[in-house]
Amino acid sequence: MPPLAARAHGPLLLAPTAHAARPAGLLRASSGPRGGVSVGGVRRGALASERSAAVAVAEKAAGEEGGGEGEGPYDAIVIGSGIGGLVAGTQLAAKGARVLVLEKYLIPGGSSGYYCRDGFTFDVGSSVMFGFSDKGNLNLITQALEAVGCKMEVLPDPSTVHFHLPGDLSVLVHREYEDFINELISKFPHEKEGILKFYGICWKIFNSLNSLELKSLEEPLYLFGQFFQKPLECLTLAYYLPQNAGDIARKFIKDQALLSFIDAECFIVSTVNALQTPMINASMVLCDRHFGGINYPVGGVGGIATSLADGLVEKGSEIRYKANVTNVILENGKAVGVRLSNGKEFFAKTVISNATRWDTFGKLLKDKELPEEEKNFQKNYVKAPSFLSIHMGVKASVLPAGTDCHHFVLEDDWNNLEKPYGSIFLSIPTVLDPSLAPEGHHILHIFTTAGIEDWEGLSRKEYEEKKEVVANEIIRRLEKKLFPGLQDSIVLKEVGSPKTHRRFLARNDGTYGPMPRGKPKGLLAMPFNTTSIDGLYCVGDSCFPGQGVIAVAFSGIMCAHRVAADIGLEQRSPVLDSGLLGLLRWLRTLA
Ligand SMILES: NC(=O)c1ccc[n+]([C@@H]2O[C@H](COP(=O)([O-])OP(=O)(O)OC[C@H]3O[C@@H](n4cnc5c(N)ncnc54)[C@H](O)[C@@H]3O)[C@@H](O)[C@H]2O)c1
Ligand SMILES: CC(C)=CCC/C(C)=C/C=C/C(C)=C/C=C/C(C)=C/C=C/C=C(C)/C=C/C=C(C)/C=C/C=C(\C)CCC=C(C)C
Repeated sequence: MPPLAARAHGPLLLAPTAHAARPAGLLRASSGPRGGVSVGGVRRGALASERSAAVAVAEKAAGEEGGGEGEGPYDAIVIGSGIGGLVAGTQLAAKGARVLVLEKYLIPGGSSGYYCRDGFTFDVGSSVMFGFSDKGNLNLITQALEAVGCKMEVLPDPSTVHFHLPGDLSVLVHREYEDFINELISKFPHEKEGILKFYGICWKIFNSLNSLELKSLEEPLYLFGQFFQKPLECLTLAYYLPQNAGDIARKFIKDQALLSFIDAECFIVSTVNALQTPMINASMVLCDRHFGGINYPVGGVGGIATSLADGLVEKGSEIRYKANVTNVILENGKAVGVRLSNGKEFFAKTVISNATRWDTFGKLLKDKELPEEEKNFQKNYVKAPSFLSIHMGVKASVLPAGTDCHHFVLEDDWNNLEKPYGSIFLSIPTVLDPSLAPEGHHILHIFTTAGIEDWEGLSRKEYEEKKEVVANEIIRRLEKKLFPGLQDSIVLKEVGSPKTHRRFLARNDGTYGPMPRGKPKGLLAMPFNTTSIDGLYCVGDSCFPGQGVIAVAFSGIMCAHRVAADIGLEQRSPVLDSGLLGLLRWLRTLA
């Protein structure tokens, strides 16, 4: 077998290391016929000698690349193995479909991947995991893993995030709702009633969401069934669907600093302020962090994608890496397959794209005129900026005892909240799982929003120098605000720019995801999974309900349900289908 080839790297997503160790923490209840791994217990520590089944298939596929006859037909081809694509693929595989996932990179996960360096295991993206508890209906990451017989050991985070905000406002979002709300009221005692009302409405929406069985909102038999079983909850959701968090907050709250705090609460999950954040999305995250809590997978976030990829293979489906899809193949206007950069073709009854909508329609279907629906999407949504990320290994002594895992820093001026490099996100996952770093060390994963335009047109030398200057300034700010001596404690530092994210995450301009162009009508304009091209579906963050690992997991569950109905693996009603899909299309044009 050829080794996992290290291609020319940028700093962010280097080859996950030669050993491609699976992040630990996986508990596999059972192993399927093709499973490379079967354990009866919980894993601890990275197992260097052990390769995941999915990575083994990757190596095989890497050796096979190049030309030849088309393969298929599969039930579904999934382009990309971000969490959205993997959840869609595994849900379909669990329903008995034969799925092929094609991933451009070396390992699964996309923004939720990982890489190892000098004994550190870094999460590529966020380390804040919603939907990973063992209760309710909204623990979608847990459910996605369960569908393919996996369970991961998780570590409960005692808090979601520690806010360090202008005016020396410091708010710790405790796991316990009462502790958080009392802390917030203690900072704004004159707004006690408004605080209770705003977060109370969030709970009303969350409880409605949590009471439903979550499947495709584009499948009428399911949707009408839910309306019949839970009319009040569904009407509550329908009522709040076109509303935004900032408008609702303003009904009850007058204090400008408190409204700005709610902006920051929304910004960390939507990259926009509360007036632009759909109320349903805000409610989901502002409550799940207390209901199920934020839970971190032992061994790192990368274990989620690796486990899903393994689960997919064990269910008899396939995943191939270094498989760069360049075209969706259409026949009589219907998507019937894909072509790779090496010319190889694969055919399927359905094609699901986990690439962003800008990539799907702008690159994979570049010869086709942009459909009206996509024009409407691009009228309502723009690409959010990309980000600058710094992965660091530091000496443990620099962190005071009891340091929280996640921090959000905006020092002096609320006006900088949404500006590039304005706010700083910081995660220290080793506070929860020390096994991610060599003894006596911690990981600091820092990121801030940044636009690609700032990084274009530089020579190699200017580019490297700019990364150094910008990263050092961010580190200086953290040193001043949180950790004196930070600069001197660094033992490893890797900086990723928007160009790095564009290249290694295959995301147009390295975008973090879609954000509303103006003030949206809540979630009304967000497209679901079907597209105006027959047989082509989208999944991931440019679909309802948007950015976020749990959000794209939901999009994967919805997508798999709709596809399964269309290929005859789930019940469907063609008459009701065309009625509902037409109605939803019309509703989107109202937004
Ligand atoms: N950006 C971050 O740092 C970050 C961090 C944590 C979580 N997240 C969340 O994850 C969400 C994204 O998840 P997602 O599932 O939508 O997508 P993703 O971007 O994580 O994954 C998409 C995958 O598709 C692959 N891909 C794209 N085009 C391809 C092509 N033509 N051929 C083959 N493979 C291709 C990419 O390599 C990538 O692995 C974001 O919205 C964000 O909220 C992002
Ligand atoms: C059909 C129609 C139209 C109507 C009807 C009515 C109904 C029934 C409705 C229903 C609905 C539903 C079901 C909905 C659902 C929704 C959901 C699930 C949502 C979700 C969401 C989620 C989200 C948004 C998430 C997000 C998250 C994120 C983004 C995260 C991030 C994180 C980070 C960045 C981190 C931070 C860090 C630091 C601070 C350091």
